[in-house]
Amino acid sequence: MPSRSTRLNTCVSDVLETTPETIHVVAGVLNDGQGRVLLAQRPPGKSLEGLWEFPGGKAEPGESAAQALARELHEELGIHAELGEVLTRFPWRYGDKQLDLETLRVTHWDGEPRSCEGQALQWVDARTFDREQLTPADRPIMALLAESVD
Ligand SMILES: Nc1nc2c([nH]c(=O)n2[C@@H]2O[C@H](COP(=O)(O)OP(=O)(O)OP(=O)(O)O)[C@@H](O)[C@H]2O)c(=O)[nH]1
Ligand SMILES: [Mg+2]
Repeated sequence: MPSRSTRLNTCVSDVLETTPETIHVVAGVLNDGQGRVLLAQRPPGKSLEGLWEFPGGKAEPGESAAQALARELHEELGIHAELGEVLTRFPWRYGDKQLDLETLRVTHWDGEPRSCEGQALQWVDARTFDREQLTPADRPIMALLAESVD
């Protein structure tokens, strides 16, 4: 009987041709209902320092995307989030790092998101935000959001 993580890897690799080293990253799209989405800035000393991204992070072994994202949003923003549909999912490579990057819509949350880890936060208009300020993988995602502002 293969372990849970082996089975998950096998399952993901059917779709994304991942390797065991692939990093599953989950990120949340919080929308304020007026076309603005929440971004967090990557802190100094980290890869892609200073660029903006959707709040989230790496899934831990055995976590589903929704579990990992709910945990990350609580750690980073202090909110309890209700998660909706998967908006995007695609492979992305940064140097020798291979990501499986998944974004989910965040449908409801309690309270006001706040910076729990010292990262800068801002609400931006998906249609007008300068995409060069985003991590490269997030630029096509923002383009998609700009087309589907609700
Ligand atoms: N949380 C998050 N990470 C993203 C997004 N887009 C994107 O390319 N990433 C990349 O996904 C990777 C994992 O994110 P993370 O926040 O858990 O990683 P980290 O900074 O602790 O790790 P690292 O800088 O050592 O790689 C980073 O390389 C980050 O740049 C996004 O929208 N949200
Ligand atoms: Mg993170």
